Amino acid sequence: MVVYTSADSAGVATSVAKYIVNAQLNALKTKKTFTIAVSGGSMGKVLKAGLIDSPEIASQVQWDKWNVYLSDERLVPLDHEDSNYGLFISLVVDHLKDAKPSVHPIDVSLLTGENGQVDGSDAAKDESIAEAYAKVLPSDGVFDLILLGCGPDGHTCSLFPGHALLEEKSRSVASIRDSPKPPPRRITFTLPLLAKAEAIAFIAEGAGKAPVLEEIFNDPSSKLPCKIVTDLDLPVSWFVNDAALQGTNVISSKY
Ligand SMILES: O=C1O[C@H](COP(=O)(O)O)[C@@H](O)[C@H](O)[C@H]1O
Repeated sequence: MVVYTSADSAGVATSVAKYIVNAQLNALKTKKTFTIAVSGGSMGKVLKAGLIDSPEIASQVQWDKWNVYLSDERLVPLDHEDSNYGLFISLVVDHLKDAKPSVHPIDVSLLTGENGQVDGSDAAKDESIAEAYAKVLPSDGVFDLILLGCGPDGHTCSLFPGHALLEEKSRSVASIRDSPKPPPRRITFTLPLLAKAEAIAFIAEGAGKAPVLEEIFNDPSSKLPCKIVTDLDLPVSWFVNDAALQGTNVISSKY
């Protein structure tokens, strides 16, 4: 694990954007596309600030070669305010003037009942959305880069502390109908899929994240989802601001 710190949000956005561009350039040395997964929550703003608003970095992003997936998604229509896809489109893609990435949403046709309304009655339906999403992922399941957030409770993707999904051994994408953070119905990448990635980068900012980062970085016995992912056998980086690092004794550097 490597922790990169910056004084403020603008610094985090610049650092993580440089890291992403580097991952993109590496991937495009051997392949025609860059395969990346993004998360919801506060991430969209960071990606816009880093990858679009800075002209020097923006000129290096080859958006038309990007295949973008969602590391987790809420089971709501794509234009709903809770949709992680909708967030990425409105905060990032809608601001691109020229080349656009291919962004892969969940199949929302599987979400609705006969009347076209969101139908939450059937758990099998939610699982079929997860299965369908697993089928549109890269065929080998390997992402060049997965960008993750960290909730104040230590959740990442829609993998929550103590949840049975942390024991998943075979599915790449699974549904969850009891997310402690609303909305309750979601799909999420699982640990076996995350473990195949070429690289994972977390973004976490603000004093509100300091207690959970203190546990993740200082407590080797922590069972928090973010800690489990941090300990996977692959390059894992954390991009944080100084406020989020308060109370941790982790050694950090500048990217
Ligand atoms: O519910 C979610 O929360 C996490 C963390 O969000 P953040 O705003 O605290 O960074 C996010 O990574 C995930 O995609 C989202 O569905």
